[in-house]
Amino acid sequence: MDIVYIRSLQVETVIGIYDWEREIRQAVVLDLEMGTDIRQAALTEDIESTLNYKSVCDRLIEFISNSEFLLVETMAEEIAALVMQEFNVPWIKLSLGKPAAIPAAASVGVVIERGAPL
Ligand SMILES: Nc1nc2c(c(=O)[nH]1)N=C([C@H](O)[C@@H](O)CO)CN2
Repeated sequence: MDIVYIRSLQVETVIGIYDWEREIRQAVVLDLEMGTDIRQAALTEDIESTLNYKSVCDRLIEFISNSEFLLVETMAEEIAALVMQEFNVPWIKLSLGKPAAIPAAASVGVVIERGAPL
């Protein structure tokens, strides 16, 4: 299985369980690894033959910036489901962090893996 990845995608959104968090926008930072097969695209150099990471980034920026989740867990599950369904990705590993949530920590968040490798 091959992987197309996205590292440190940062998006501002409403997220958090506390009242004050519902009134501000905070950054979330995503790392994604998406299972795919790059061999046809490598042969043809046809972007239509591969998973277009720009299309994934554009869709996630739109989805996340318009969302208002309480928990990072829920956001991570929804993002994994969106990428798998809309981009025909059979396996995904996703890290979702809130770097400003805990001042004493560089970041906090979740890592999930969904689906089966090709
Ligand atoms: N496992 C989680 N723990 C916490 C979350 C969360 O989404 N998942 N959220 C918070 C608060 O919103 C926090 O980010 C504010 O400092 C606390 N713990």
